[in-house]
Amino acid sequence: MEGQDLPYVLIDHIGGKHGVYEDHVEFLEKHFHLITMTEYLENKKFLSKKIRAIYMWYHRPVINEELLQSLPNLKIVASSGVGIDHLDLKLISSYGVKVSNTPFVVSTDTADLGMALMLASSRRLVEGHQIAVSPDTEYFPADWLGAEVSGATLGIVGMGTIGYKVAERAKAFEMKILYHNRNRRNKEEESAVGAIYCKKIDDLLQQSDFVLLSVNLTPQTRKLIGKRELELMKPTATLINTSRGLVVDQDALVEALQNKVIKAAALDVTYPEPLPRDHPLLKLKNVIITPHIGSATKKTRRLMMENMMESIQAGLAGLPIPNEVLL
Ligand SMILES: O=CC(=O)O
Repeated sequence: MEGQDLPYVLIDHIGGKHGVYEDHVEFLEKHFHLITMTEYLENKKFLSKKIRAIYMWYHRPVINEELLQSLPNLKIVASSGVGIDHLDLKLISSYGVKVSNTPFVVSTDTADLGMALMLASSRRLVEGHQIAVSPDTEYFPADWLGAEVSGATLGIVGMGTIGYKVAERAKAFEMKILYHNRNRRNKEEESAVGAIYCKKIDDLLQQSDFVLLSVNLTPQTRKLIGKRELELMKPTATLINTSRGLVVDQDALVEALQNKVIKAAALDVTYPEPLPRDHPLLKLKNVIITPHIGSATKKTRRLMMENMMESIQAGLAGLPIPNEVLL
């Protein structure tokens, strides 16, 4: 297909902080006629019937009833990343529109980040860096010891693709691995990483030195970790969250960290993102926060873009959609 025969695909915008990456645009434009939201709004009458797919890069453009109503020939929404909590699947499917995501290509990086957060928090890398670059601070103060990761107990809440990859990595650190999941993994999968199933999350919370959250955000997992759960954790334990901020009751977490109910937290996700500059979590020394970078490597972002492109092409050709999200 060439030039004007290419299918019209709506994107939010190009470049800047949250736009589609410019080098991805170059590639996408070989396959699609990309229309930005601004172009769409300026020429809605002509474009609304033309647009057949939405390329939703990091939750943009926002898909609501008004947008869906205005795009009568829309067939597919390709959403980047694994989480789909920003999508109203019922609403979208009521317009006969399919949805896809990119779960498999983000899992390795996100698992790596989970390990990085665990190591950084336990060995106090951020504080260490600050000491190392500060001219005023004495090196190696006596009260400045970390906790060991190797040999410690890791509790993984949510043993999907990401959780399992964390377990594979943790095995190499000789960790004892506990996990809690809606469905138990089969025996072979458990023994390959030496993971022990905890039917009750409470058992995992009570025994773990590190609790890592890798669940999807759903009504069932919203505020899964609250005051009661934090109080079940060891006072020496660290909470790591690479899933969604709303899986944790953040007020309860602040209180638990301030009162040393748990030792530390390492969070790639919060709510909102970013946190307001005066948020108490930003003031605590026993907290590390990264700006939602689970899948943020060049290679993975490229693979995500390619996945999304393939899903759109399949959706428009009436073929089975790779990574279709079913209601
Ligand atoms: O948060 C990132 C994702 O859902 O992939």
